[in-house]
Amino acid sequence: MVSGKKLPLPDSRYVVGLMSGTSVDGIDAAVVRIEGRPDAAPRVQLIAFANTPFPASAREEIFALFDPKAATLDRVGRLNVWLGELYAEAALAVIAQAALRPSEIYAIGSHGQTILHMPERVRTPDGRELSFTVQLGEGAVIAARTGIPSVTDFRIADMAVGGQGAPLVPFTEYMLYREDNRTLLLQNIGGIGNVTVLPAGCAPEEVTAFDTGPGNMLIDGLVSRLYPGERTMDTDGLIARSGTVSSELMDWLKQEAYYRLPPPKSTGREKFGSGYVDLLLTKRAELGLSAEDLVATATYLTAWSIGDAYRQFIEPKHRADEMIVGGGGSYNPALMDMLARELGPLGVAVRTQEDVGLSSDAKEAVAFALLADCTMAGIPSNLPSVTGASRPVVLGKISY
Ligand SMILES: Nc1ncnc2c1ncn2[C@@H]1O[C@H](COP(=O)(O)OP(=O)(O)OP(=O)(O)O)[C@@H](O)[C@H]1O
Ligand SMILES: CC(=O)N[C@H]1[C@@H]2OC[C@@H](O2)[C@@H](O)[C@@H]1O[C@H](C)C(=O)O
Repeated sequence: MVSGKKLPLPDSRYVVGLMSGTSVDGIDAAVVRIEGRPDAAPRVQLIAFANTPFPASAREEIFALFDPKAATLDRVGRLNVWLGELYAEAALAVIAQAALRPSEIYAIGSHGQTILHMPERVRTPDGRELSFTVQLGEGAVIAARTGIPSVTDFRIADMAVGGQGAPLVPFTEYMLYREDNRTLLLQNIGGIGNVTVLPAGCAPEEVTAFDTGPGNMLIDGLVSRLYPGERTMDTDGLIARSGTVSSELMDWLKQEAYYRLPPPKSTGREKFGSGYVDLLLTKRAELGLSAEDLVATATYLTAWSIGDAYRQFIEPKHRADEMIVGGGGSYNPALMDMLARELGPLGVAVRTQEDVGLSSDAKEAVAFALLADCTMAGIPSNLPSVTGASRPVVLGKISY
């Protein structure tokens, strides 16, 4: 949908948000109660939250299809419907946990699984330039299994008007977090790190946001390769804590051109995925680093890239008072300590969503509930200042 009729909204409604992000750790599902228009400081209350891990076979298939050569049409088609089934189950489970019936839910918003995201324009044989994205998790299946209108595939509408299709969460952060007197940074550390800047008293067109670089993606990728079959993440940062950051490797890592690219910009597994992990493992061998040192260095790279993005692109225009960190990375104390050491000296207090009484885990699922609510009401919910789109558009596709 690129423009929509504003439909009448129930004053108070329950909406389910589903998020399955770039880390592929599972499906985050939230039930929220929304009161008021979604684009006019709505009241949003988290009623229930659950994380459902993917079955190992589905997780393996998602990772397999990140390789475009393996992603044959039959496998893509199958995974699209398979994920639709899994999302529907996750939605029904969280609705039951909220002690609600599916008939009481106004809509579901499902982010879907990004398997390929190509925001940079590519040329077609007939000379057109276009960008595209592939999000799996069929809305028709979610709607059929739950009986609830389901909104999916949010990113492509923004790309259709020249945007990067990401990030989309900043619209909801503007609605839910902005303050009149303090400049806030909302840093998400999921697979990728991304920051939203909410200047004190800002208007929507003054919000900026961009991907800072790797979040947990490199840490998870390295840990999975260094401890095969044993671990998929550096739980509580224990491995990083027992290693030493290699300044030699850091000097090399800092050369990556992405960090110097001015926003708006977005990145993903295409840059910091398994190919980059391979490169780091080769560098480890060359430099004779231990597994712990390598994980400590990858952890520091995430903290450094967030600090560097602030110094280069944010601080010159907006000195921030506070950074609120969300996403799984906020549960990694080694990473959080490194981040506080990067930003503390610049006068930015580093806190987590939990520190401010919210939930790091639920934040993105809540965001997709709010984005679906906008779609159902025909309200645009991309921020052109953030995605680079030429205009605001209604996002997503509705399956009734
Ligand atoms: N206790 C913990 N200790 C260390 N790391 C953790 C912990 N809990 C979660 N994580 C990290 O957080 C990751 C999951 O983060 P999250 O759920 O925010 O990612 P995502 O939503 O898939 O990502 P994105 O926002 O990029 O789409 C895990 O893969 C792991 O790296
Ligand atoms: C294409 C894609 O899936 N991008 C994700 C990814 O994960 C973090 C960062 O890169 C962000 O740009 C985006 O997700 C969040 C939910 C967003 O759109 O705001």
